Amino acid sequence: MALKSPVHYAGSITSGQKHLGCFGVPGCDRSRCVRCDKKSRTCQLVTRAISVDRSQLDFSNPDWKKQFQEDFNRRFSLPHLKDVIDVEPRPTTFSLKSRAPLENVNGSIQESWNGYVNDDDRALLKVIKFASPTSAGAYCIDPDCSWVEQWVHRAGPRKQIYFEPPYVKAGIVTCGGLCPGLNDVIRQIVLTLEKYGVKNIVGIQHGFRGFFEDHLAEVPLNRHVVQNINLAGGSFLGVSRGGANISDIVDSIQARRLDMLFVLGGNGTHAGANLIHEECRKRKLKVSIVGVPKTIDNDILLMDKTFGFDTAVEAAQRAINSAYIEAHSAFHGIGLVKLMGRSSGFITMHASLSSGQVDICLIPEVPFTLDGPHGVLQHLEHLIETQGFALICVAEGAGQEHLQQSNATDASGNMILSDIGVHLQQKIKSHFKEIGVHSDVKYIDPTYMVRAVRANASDAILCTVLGQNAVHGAFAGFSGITTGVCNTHNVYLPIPEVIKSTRVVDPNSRMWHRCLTSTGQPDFH
Ligand SMILES: Nc1ncnc2c1ncn2[C@@H]1O[C@H](COP(=O)(O)OP(=O)(O)OP(=O)(O)O)[C@@H](O)[C@H]1O
Ligand SMILES: O=P(O)(O)OC[C@H]1O[C@](O)(CO)[C@@H](O)[C@@H]1O
Ligand SMILES: [Mg+2]
Repeated sequence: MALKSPVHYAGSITSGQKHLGCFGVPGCDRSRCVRCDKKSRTCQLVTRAISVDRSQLDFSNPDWKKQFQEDFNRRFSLPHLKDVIDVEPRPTTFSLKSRAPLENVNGSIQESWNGYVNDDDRALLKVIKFASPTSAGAYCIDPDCSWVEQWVHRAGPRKQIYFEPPYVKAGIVTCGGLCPGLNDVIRQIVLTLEKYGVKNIVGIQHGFRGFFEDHLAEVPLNRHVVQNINLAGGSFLGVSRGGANISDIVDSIQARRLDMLFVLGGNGTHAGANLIHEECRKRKLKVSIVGVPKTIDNDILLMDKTFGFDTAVEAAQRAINSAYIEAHSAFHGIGLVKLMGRSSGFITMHASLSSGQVDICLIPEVPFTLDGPHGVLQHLEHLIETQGFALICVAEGAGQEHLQQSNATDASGNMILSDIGVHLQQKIKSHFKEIGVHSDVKYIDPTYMVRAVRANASDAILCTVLGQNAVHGAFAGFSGITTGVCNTHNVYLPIPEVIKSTRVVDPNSRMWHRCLTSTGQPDFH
């Protein structure tokens, strides 16, 4: 049974909380909706990690849970090379014990010493039992919010591998925008591959373009080459957007005789990686395609967080603090900081929470009005009147409905957004001029300064874990998978499950509620 599309029980609103500008929109009332589609003005529920078409589940059937779980297990099973080609496993060459050769060690001691992960090990994807669909952040499969165990595959080294390391050629490519930690991941992939005994490791330059642009030569990688690359931000291999011709890329993979490809990137990159995996399957190639989610926006489904996000939140503090100092010191100062986040407001929400200085936090998931008695400008007047200054933190994708859209896209097809920061700055200036109140607006856009820094300590550890697990996944024979942290545990997930939609801030989540509590901002509609 194939189940699709979002659950419709998710995301009721707690009483007293106004409904994000969707009141009166069909299907969207005070108690049933968490998100309003800005273009169509129809109420949409934030897509949760798990999606099922409830029309295909009959909850009166006592077996519905079993059906759900069977479907879940099918969707989350990991594609393996042996699904399409004849491949035999061999004992792994990955060993933490370096002084004694593998053959000399008793099997079970060797296994526990090396900490192998059993193929049947699983981690729980969801750990909260919601008593009601109206609980903050609730996602439910059925109207009673029944508890259904959802297990996903644990990441880590296996006892059996599907490649002969001395004959393996492995490639690494970094796509999309920059993100703190890319070099840490590249480095760990190389170190771990070498640990297995791989000698032939290459970097593909500037994303998918490196596969077919002749002047972009392969970069030979080894422990020596990557030793210090984590000390700098950016990508040692370069990045790019666009240029993902799947057939050409797979031709190039064949011509280069790659056995493994590690693809570091966000949603778009993972969509590309999955198509590459499918094309390799179609051609019956023994090539493992493994993704490592790279998104500073933290917008990949199912994962606790992606690498670079923590660092970005930390780096944003400097801008927020500077804006605060400027606003606080000026007469009627208004500080305005724009942070990244095309469609997800995680950086802006976390940076606002972290700084504690932000009065107004605006994210793409929560529409707002500027004018009128409940608008942002009215609240700014109130802040100037009562505390003498104000600080706004806005995500780049917020409030796009207030701006003229160009419909232009970047090379990857991502919509080029209009600048909400500049728009807000102008609106605030003209509003205060109109009402004859002095204001001093200081606008800071630290976008690329935030993104170009090296990973902080916590992200460096996350990168290390992800890089190592990506290599273990490839050697285990999986392909079309990605790796991440779910409920603090490291797991492998089939790529299609993490790119079903963009992960966004749930306005009914405790985190957004905490942010509102911290800023003290009212509903802007
Ligand atoms: N749906 C898709 N199918 C195949 N390839 C894609 C798809 N979307 C994007 N790509 C390719 O993936 C690469 C990266 O895409 P994109 O620029 O959207 O970055 P991303 O991986 O989403 O990361 P970021 O978080 O920086 O936006 C590009 O080379 C692009 O052409
Ligand atoms: O200017 P670039 O390189 O296209 O990247 C900008 C985009 O990258 C992201 O940080 C995602 O990587 C978005 O938040 C942002 O819109
Ligand atoms: Mg993208």
